[in-house]
Formats: sequence, structure tokens, C-alpha cells
Amino acid sequence: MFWFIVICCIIIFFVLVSRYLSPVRLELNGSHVLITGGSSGIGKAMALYVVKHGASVTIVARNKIKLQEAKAEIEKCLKNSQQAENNLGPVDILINNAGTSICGVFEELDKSEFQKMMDINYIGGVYMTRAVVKSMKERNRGRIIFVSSQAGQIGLFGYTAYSASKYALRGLGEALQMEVKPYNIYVTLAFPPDTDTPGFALEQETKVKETSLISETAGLLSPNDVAQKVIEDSLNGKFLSHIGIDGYLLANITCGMSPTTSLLEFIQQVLTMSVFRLVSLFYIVKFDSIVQKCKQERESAKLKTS
Ligand SMILES: NC(=O)C1=CN([C@@H]2O[C@H](COP(=O)(O)OP(=O)(O)OC[C@H]3O[C@@H](n4cnc5c(N)ncnc54)[C@H](OP(=O)(O)O)[C@@H]3O)[C@@H](O)[C@H]2O)C=CC1
Ligand SMILES: CCCCCCCCCCCCCCCC(=O)[C@@H](N)CO
Repeated sequence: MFWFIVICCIIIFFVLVSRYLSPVRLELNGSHVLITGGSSGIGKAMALYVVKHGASVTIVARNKIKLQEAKAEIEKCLKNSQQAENNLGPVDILINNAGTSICGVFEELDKSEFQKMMDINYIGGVYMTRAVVKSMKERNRGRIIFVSSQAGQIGLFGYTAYSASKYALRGLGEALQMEVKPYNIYVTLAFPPDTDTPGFALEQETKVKETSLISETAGLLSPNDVAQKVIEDSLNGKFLSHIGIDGYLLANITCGMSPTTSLLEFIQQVLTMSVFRLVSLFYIVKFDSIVQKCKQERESAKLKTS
């Protein structure tokens, strides 16, 4: 009898903690989603995904022609006429996705690039979020996504400017989540690895060899897979959104004091943290050896030409 009561108490405790931690899912059907950078790559894949699931979407970008092309593609996926109404109402889900990357060795990057990365990747998210958060708070309803990167969890060779701007989103997201949680608003930070988009193709043209070799570790994903994972995590109110095995390892080893949105995930982090730290040593040694090897290759190439 004693043990029965103890076990019941433990179960009740876990059910209560789990209910406290896990947000109620927000449904896409009938929601209004605003996506910055929705005319290309991950943003466009997100727009197509949410529209296919009954949401209305607004996409924001600079180039009008690319926007019109994306609009035509999205309209083909509309499920009902209500989705195409002009007055879409307030924003339920904001996706801060617009962003760009610059790759290069620290001292070779132009000073202005550091400012540019912060303006586009970080300040852009601040401004957009400020525009919608008040109305979300009034309605006690909302999701805010910041598309960071795996390079926003680990600083990588060639990404001194880019990584810093993606790390900034983490600080913003954690602080904001604490402010908006009482209003039933959930923030999601997404950490994709390399993803096969027009932006990625452009980045390849200027990529430093070390950066390519290190990034290849986590593979190349399709924008559709990334879009689906991020949106679903956000609807479920998950704070850290990762994809793939390396994404899983990285998100858990860098979880820090981030908000906990799943009891199971929390228990798993408590149990695996030290093992993952051990695993990280293999990656660190591998990345150091890539850097060392590239340096030697460069030096011997220089010797040959001189
Ligand atoms: N692809 C990858 O490997 C990865 C990408 N990411 C991140 O995902 C996000 C999307 O990347 P991806 O899909 O590859 O990018 P793309 O370059 O394919 O698309 C970027 C989108 O953002 C818009 N955009 C760019 N700059 C601005 C700006 N200053 N103001 C408004 N809109 C802008 C572009 O339209 P327009 O130019 O017309 O404004 C376009 O719609 C970025 O934040 C990126 O850092 C993260 C990890 C990996
Ligand atoms: C236990 C420890 C596990 C460690 C795993 C480490 C894996 C590191 C891979 C980093 C890949 C970074 C890709 C950045 C993509 C990006 O943002 C740009 N392509 C944007 O255009």
C-alpha cells in the first residue's frame, strides 16, 4: 500500500510538471502567419507549408519580382478562398527568417560586414517582433520564430560576423520568452544546418575552405524538411528547434538555462549532458585538424608560387 501511494504521487507529480511545462498546441488552420524573407529558400518553403495546412500567409522581402513569383506559387496551394482574403487580421505567428551570411577570415572581412550582419540578421528580427508583440499580448495568442543557425550555437571558422549575429538572436529569444510566457506566447529559436537554398548557393561562391569542410559535418538539408520541422516545433511551443543528429547533439549540449518546454527533453538533457560533452571533444579535435591541414596546404601552395 505504501509503495502504491508513493508511485501514484510520483506519477501525479510528473503529470503536473509535464502539464506546466508543455504549451497547448496552436493550430495552423485559420491562423495568420507573417514570414520575412518568404520569397526564397527556407522562408518560401515555410509559406508553402503553412498555406497547405490552412493558414493565411503574408510574405515580406525587398525584391518585388521574386515576391510576385513566390506569391503565384503559394496561391496554387491555397485550400480555401478565406485564405486569400485581403484583410488577414492580426499576426498569430511571426517568422523572423530574412537573413544573409558573410564568410571570410576575421581580419579580411570589411568592418562594415559586422554591422550589416547585425542589422539584417538581428535588428530585423527586433523590429518585426516589436511590430506584432503588443497585439499578440492583447489576444493572449502567438508564436514568434527566430531563424538562427547551427552557427548560432557553435562559433565556426569563417563566421565571426555571421555567428555573432545569430548568437544575438538567442539572447533576444530567451529574454523575450520570459516576458511573453504569461501571455501564452511562445518563442522558438531554429538552428538549421546548411540548407539547399538560393542563399546557400550564393554563400558557396565566397566560402572559405575550412568553413565548407567543417559545415559538411552536419550535411545539407532540403528547405522543405527544415521548414516543416521548425513550424511544427513552434506550433508545439518548443523553444529550441533542431534537425538531424548533429542538430540534436548541439541543441542539447548548448541548452544552458533555456526555457524547458518538454519534461521528457529536460530529463534527457540531465542524463546525457556529460556524455555529449565527451562526444564534443571528437568534433573539436576534428575541426582543429581541418583548420591545421588547410593552413599547411595554403602555406605550401604559397611556397610553390614564390
Ligand atoms: N541556407 C542555409 O544554409 C541556412 C540558412 N539559415 C538562415 O535561414 C534564413 C533563410 O536563409 P535562406 O533560405 O538560405 O536564404 P535565401 O537567400 O534563399 O532567402 C533569403 C530571403 O530573405 C530575404 N531578405 C534578405 N535580406 C533581406 C533584407 N535585408 N530585408 C528583407 N528581406 C531580406 C530575401 O529576399 P530579398 O533579397 O528580395 O529581400 C529572401 O526572400 C536566413 O536567416 C539564414 O541565415 C540558417 C542556417 C542555414
Ligand atoms: C556533441 C557535439 C556535437 C557537435 C556537432 C557539430 C556540428 C557542427 C556543424 C556546423 C554546421 C554549421 C552550418 C551553418 C549553416 C549556415 O548558417 C549557413 N549555411 C547560412 O547560409
